[in-house]
Amino acid sequence: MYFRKSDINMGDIDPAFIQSTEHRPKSTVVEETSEIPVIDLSESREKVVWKIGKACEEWGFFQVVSHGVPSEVSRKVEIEAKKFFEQSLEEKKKVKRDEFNAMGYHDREHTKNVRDWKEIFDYLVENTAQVPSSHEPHDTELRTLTNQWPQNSPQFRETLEEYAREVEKLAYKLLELISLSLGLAVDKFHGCFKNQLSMVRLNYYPPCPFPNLALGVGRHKDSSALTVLAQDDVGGLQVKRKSDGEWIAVKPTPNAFIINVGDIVQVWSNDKYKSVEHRVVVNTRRERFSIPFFFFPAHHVMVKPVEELVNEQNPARYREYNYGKFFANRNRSDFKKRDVENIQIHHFRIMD
Ligand SMILES: O=C(O)CCC(=O)C(=O)O
Ligand SMILES: [Fe+2]
Repeated sequence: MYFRKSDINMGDIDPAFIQSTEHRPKSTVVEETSEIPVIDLSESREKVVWKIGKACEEWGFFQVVSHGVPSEVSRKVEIEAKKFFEQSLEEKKKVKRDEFNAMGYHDREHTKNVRDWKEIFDYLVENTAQVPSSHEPHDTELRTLTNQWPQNSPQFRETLEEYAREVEKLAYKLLELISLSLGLAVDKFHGCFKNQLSMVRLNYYPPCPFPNLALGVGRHKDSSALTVLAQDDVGGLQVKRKSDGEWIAVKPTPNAFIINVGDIVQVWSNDKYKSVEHRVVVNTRRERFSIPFFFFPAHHVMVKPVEELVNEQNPARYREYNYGKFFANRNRSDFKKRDVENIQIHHFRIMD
């Protein structure tokens, strides 16, 4: 489905990949210097909480080191990811995602109705999870999502499951630190993640002959509470700087994870911490791998600003929404190009 370098001419690009002019990457990128904070989680809790709070307010993004995920576990999952995507399309399609089961392999992801230049493999942290059967608000039926594992490699499954367990621990740790930074109880949000929909995604971005027209992932915000992302040394992730809206390249930092505030923390914190837009640019020479862990609550969780953070001066800025329905709605538009804008948290914003 991708083009070989030798048989490309400008007419070859599938129009589904082409970003509208305003969303195409610029040829000059603002390289990140040392702006996006790198936080060492082995520092005192007080310091870490303060730094995380500041980073969430100013950037919505930060990197963490001394995070407790063994580097061996990260290294192994990178090897397995590479081996998986190197296989033939026929082999990969044996674990292909479809409209009923959103887990598995997929090569036609769309963000905001433009096709992304990438292939993915998604799996749930808890192997199965209950989600609403449809996005329709009054339909109460549930269905079960189940991981699809390739038959030809037990090692792939073992390695990916081990990775999910380790990163999940880090995600809980970060959730606690974020709660503390908001002045809330350390375990304020734990209950929301029992029967969680959290998933890990292996992203593979092949070299792209048209990096000025297409994107690896179009601009978007994550619908998670937070995201824990591992990226390799190629680079390509860009974050929209809050201060001026400029796209800033996130510099790959060895052994670090990139953390970003997702939509749910934005709503819980009543806009104190914003979920920030980001995107991925591709290049003509090097393939790139990245692995986000999306920390998603259970389907029945109703997301709304937490009571401790709203008062008369600072009234709730969002109506509550059901996470499962939001998830079902998003999956619908990820799966194929649709003519309507996909669901966003601003649809639940209370107008003032
Ligand atoms: O590949 C990356 O660096 C980021 C991917 C991403 O933003 C996503 O999958 O939501
Ligand atoms: Fe993202």
